[in-house]
Amino acid sequence: MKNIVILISGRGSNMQAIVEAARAEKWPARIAAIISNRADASGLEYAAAAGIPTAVVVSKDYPERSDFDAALRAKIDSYTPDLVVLAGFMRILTAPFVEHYDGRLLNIHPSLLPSFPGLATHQQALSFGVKVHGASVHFVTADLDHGPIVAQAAVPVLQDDTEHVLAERVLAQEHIIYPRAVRWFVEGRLSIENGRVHLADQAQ
Ligand SMILES: Nc1nc2c(c(=O)[nH]1)N[C@@H](CN(C=O)c1ccc(C(=O)N[C@@H](CCC(=O)O)C(=O)O)cc1)CN2
Ligand SMILES: NCC(=O)N[C@@H]1O[C@H](COP(=O)([O-])[O-])[C@@H](O)[C@H]1O
Repeated sequence: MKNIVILISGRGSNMQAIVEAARAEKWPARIAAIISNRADASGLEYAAAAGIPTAVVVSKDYPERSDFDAALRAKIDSYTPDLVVLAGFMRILTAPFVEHYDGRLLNIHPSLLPSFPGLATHQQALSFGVKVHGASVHFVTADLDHGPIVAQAAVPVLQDDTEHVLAERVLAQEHIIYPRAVRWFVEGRLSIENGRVHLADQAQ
């Protein structure tokens, strides 16, 4: 039984999709905890109602990024994670933190990486006038939003799209590809070696 710890900063819709998939599909895993860097993250309410342990490590309480990461790491490790899932988690993590979870840290980014790293990805896509946009699941590295990609989903950008409409179209795909990628990991099919993603064939 694998232990999954999910980090959020807000509503946690990707976290919710993962929790619901894990329970409905009976993954060989448990959601050990939901941890937020913001006390007002509405996803914490969902997690508590779902009977999942929650914790808050407030990033604003730590002037130094490395101190926040150290406190966050201590909290995460108290749940003995096999996998740490960033789900709408809005803090850039330091290299020592990333190295500690090497190969066990996933993120979902709302663009077709390597296009549009960072924030405001949907506005970037609209401003560039791209016709295809989407989302990417990747292993997390110290190099922001440049980790090895596990899965991607593409959506069309329509002429009258607003940032919100496009974000919602992308989010629907996030809720499909992220649970799928996390399930691959907890089933032992997904791994990373020397910076290359390995996905084993489905067990017969
Ligand atoms: N070392 C890494 N840390 C993180 C990664 C990563 O790939 N490597 N992915 C991000 C997730 N993310 C985009 O997918 C992202 C999150 C946050 C930011 C950012 O600029 N954060 C600011 C604060 C913004 C805020 O509080 O609203 C900051 O940390 O100063 C960029 C990209 C998670 N971490
Ligand atoms: N750079 C990280 C980032 O922008 N993550 C994005 O935050 C949104 C809200 O996620 P949530 O509904 O799961 O909280 C999602 O679109 C996710 O891809």
